[in-house]
Amino acid sequence: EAVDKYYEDLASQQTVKFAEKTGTPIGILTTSNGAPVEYRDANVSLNRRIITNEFLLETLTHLNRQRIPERVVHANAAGASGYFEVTHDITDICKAKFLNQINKKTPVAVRFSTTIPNIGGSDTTRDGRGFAVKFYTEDGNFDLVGLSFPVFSIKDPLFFPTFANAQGRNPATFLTDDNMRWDFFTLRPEIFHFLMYRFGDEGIPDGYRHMPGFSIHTYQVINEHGNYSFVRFHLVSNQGFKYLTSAEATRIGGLDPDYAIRDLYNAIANGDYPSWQLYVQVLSLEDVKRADFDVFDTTRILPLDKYPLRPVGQLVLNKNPVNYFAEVEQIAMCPNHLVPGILGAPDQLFQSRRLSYRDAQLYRLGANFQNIPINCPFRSFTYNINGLFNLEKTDDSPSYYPNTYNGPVPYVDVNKGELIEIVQDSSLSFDQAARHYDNLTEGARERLIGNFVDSLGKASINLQERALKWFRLIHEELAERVEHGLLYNRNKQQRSVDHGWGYR
Ligand code: HEM
Repeated sequence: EAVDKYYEDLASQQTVKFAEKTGTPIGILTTSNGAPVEYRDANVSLNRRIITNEFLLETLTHLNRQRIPERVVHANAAGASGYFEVTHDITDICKAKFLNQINKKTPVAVRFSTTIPNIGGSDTTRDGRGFAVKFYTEDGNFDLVGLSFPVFSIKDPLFFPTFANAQGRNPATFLTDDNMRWDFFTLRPEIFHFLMYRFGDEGIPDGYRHMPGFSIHTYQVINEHGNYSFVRFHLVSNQGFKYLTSAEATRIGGLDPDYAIRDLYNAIANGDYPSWQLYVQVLSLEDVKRADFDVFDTTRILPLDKYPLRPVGQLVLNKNPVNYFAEVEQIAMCPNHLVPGILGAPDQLFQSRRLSYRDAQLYRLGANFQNIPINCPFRSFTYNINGLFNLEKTDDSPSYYPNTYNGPVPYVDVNKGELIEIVQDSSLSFDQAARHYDNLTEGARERLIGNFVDSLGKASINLQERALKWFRLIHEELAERVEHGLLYNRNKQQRSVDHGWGYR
């Protein structure tokens, strides 16, 4: 089945299409220094002096330098580019130039990712998905670095690094470890709202085209009169939401771990361009002050009945990467990439992300990562000079500021705005987790419980008991059914063990 499909799909025919497109070889083989290379037969380097074979030396040493550090989270990904088109006027709340006119189009690059697997890992794993969009606007790049779930796991940034470690590999066994996970989950119970999505149907979307995207953070925006509003961004798939059950995901991922990368590539190659409608939930400063909960809490949703969705525009992906490494691996999505009109979010988690991503990208891609073509804004005039692979500042303009010799000058934004100061306390979103469960169909409840039992059943009994304590506080029925599933599995194991002994 899988083999038949590969012969048909455009992703697996990429090299054949390239040959058809070019007709003849694209040039004479050279070293990277431009010297023509002789490569007549397989024996060309035997009985010759290796040290004079520039081609061999170069390819051997270059091979060893192909890898750069993979992202510490969200390493496994697909990407594409396209455009964003404004469909509705929101200039009353936000003065960002790329949003200031209906039908205005802005180029975008998008990177979709799983969170936990390493690069090349399975696309059908149960996990939150990254949905990161880079808008190349006339005022610089705006990166909306969101997730496929409307809530995040934690509110306090202090726990992010160890949250990543707890979900990652056990340092001794190099295996992902359900004891580590459930230990962390049950010690930070605000995560249970997030778990309702992770273990629910949202936990394995059917490819990236069928999933939504959420900013999660409540961003602060400003209009041209200097008035603040607060928005949560939602990207709703025009392909609809589709998920895979755990059993389907195991089968599909076994046949093709790159299922979601292939699906996105083929859809775009076939001209079936995926698109999303961008919406915002809008709050005024008064709404923020009046709300009876922290509207900046990343573990909570903002109720849609209270803060309805307001349409903004369409995101369309119509171009596959020409080179994956150049356009997807090297892209630097950063919550710190903001444009006038969008101030970022005032919560502590967001503030921490502003540091973390920049640091990650300096480490992964080097001091001049903004010079890599996929990261370049339309224009930039900085006083940053030199550094490894500096491609930006190669002219003779002044290297210091202030100066009287026509170096770039700052502009004045009269309504720049300042992020508001907020006070945050610890979070507990059990009420929303309970409401989430109440709203599920019976089928969705059964799948959710089955997935909880599968994962929790692999953790030790004391962690199962600790988790059940939290489940009981969230929802009696949910707790009962998870407990029943765990006991049933334990009894089953017991029975098979008894059977084994009896037999012996
Ligand atoms: C304190 C909290 C967080 C920290 C410290 C953090 C840190 C990181 C780091 C270091 C990366 C790798 C960046 C790179 O190497 O380019 C990353 C990637 C990512 N994070 Fe976070 N993260 C946090 C919370 C979140 C939240 C709340 C979201 C969603 C709203 C999110 C979504 C993503 C996505 C989508 C990527 C992949 C970006 C890409 O496609 O290149 N993260 N995160």
